[in-house]
Amino acid sequence: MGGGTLSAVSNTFQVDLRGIVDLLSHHLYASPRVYVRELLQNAVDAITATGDLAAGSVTMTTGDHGLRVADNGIGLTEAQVHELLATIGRSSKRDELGFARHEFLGQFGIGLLSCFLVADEIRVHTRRAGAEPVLWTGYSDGRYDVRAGDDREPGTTVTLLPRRGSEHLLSSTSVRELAELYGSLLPVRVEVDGERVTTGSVPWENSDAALAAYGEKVFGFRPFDAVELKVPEAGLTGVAFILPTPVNPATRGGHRVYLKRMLLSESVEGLLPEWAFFARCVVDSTELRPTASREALYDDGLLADTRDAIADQLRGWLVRLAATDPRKLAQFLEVHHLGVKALALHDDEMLRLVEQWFAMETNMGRLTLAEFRERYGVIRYAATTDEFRQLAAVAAAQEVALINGGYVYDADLIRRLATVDADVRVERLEPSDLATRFTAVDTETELRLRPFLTAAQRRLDRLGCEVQVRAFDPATLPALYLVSRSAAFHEEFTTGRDRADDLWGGVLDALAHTAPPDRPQLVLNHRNPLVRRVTALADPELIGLAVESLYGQALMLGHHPIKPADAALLTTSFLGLLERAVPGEKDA
Ligand SMILES: Nc1ncnc2c1ncn2[C@@H]1O[C@H](COP(=O)(O)OP(=O)(O)OP(=O)(O)O)[C@@H](O)[C@H]1O
Repeated sequence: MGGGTLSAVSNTFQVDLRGIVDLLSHHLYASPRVYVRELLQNAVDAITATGDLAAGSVTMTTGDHGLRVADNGIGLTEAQVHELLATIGRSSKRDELGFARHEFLGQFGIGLLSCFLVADEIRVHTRRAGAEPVLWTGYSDGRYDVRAGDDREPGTTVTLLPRRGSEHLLSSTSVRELAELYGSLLPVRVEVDGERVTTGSVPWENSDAALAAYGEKVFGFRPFDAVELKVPEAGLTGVAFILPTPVNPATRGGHRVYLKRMLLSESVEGLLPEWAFFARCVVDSTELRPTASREALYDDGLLADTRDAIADQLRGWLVRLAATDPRKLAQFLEVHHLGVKALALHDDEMLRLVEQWFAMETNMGRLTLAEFRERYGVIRYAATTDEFRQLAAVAAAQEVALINGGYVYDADLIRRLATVDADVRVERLEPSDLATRFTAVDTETELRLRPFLTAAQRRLDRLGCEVQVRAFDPATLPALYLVSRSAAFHEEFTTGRDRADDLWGGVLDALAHTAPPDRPQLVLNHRNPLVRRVTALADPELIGLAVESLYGQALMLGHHPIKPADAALLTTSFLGLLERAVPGEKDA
């Protein structure tokens, strides 16, 4: 038989209310202000239980007596008071299996405790139709008593006696502000000190103008547009306000979420996909679930599906705009191109949108990719802004249209366009590619230029730069500084060597040896009249000064960085030329 003296007894956990209140105030709820939400929630649930929301009303009154919250809801019998109010975690809003009953806001059976965050004493004066009125009084140290209450209409009045230091949270101003914040959309009438705080409708049922004004009030910006949202599985309706100014995609702007018309939070995250950073939403849902603290959404499959559905609706809005109001779409893209482009990297529809409507920088003016393709066939682009700057003018002079792919995502988008559409031809242009388009000067001229080239090269050797003479357009451009990225230019050398006769070939060989393929090139334009005159100079000193100035000018034209040695050289060559240009005292 049984061994020890202790017989098996079934016990229940004991709860220390002070410990629970501490837990709630410091760990569950972010702020004691939530007590207003919990009181409103209980009142609305009690009215819901009567089955007549339209006749429901909640009256909040502040004053020396504390805060009084009266509802004409279903009320409680004495037995229910003992069972529900006096048992932490017991709720009338769960079914026999413990699941939250759908029509109610509450479910956990702890909400009333949040009132102890601001009150030392809570009185609940209640009457169920056909039963006797009851007065329950609970104290923050865990005691409560129940006695017969004064007669009253069916319903419940909860009175909070403020805790010392919390009086401000129960003042008329605070209560009105909090009731409006949490409860303005509630489907029952709520008054604070005689003033109604409920609007009776949700903002997205109002006119466009009123909706825009609402957006401005809650988010502080005049929306660019308002997109209606509807996700039936989540019982969700609402509106996405489109920001009128660019935002950093990394800043998380929260959304205002209501659950069954009660504010959950003004800064809910995870409702939209990351790319939709240009939208701020206000939504109400009957099916999404709150976390126990009622400050965030429970991250479940339904939330994930809802996020996808909202993403589809925002994408649909953009596509619709393209069809009905392209000018507005262009405006939108001007402001939010970063987000849309980020999306277009993995979304074909967005990619088409960018192709059709987003104007990129080209050396022929701003053009969309679609326009560019129609005019020039091949989508030719420079992969960085630096390369674009070096190439733009020269390419244009040779009627080569070029896109600056250097802005965030642009080059990637251009390349992606070619992978999704077999008709699109894409080509990256590098400075060295351009050099291969230049025409070599004829052999006779090459020979004639030899002394000049030797003098010029000697002068630029210390800058690690190689001098070339080629013929190219525009003729107005005397020199071009090219940073070769590949061996393309080197190859040109080799083909040039094959074509050249022995004498010139020897020069090319010598240059090729001293010049690894990635040495920068100063290409002088033989079509430029000034360059022709420079190459015909006999005075080596003057040749040096002229080549150095051409080098400096080409650096600046191509937006290349000016190193200290370059700056020094610019100064000396400029002064040297000036010296020669201005007649000396002797001459004068
Ligand atoms: N104003 C009221 N009218 C009628 N019954 C009420 C009222 N306030 C509270 N109750 C009863 O007291 C119970 C406990 O309320 P409490 O606020 O602690 O939890 P809850 O609303 O059930 O759930 P939650 O913790 O999610 O808010 C409720 O389930 C409800 O039956």
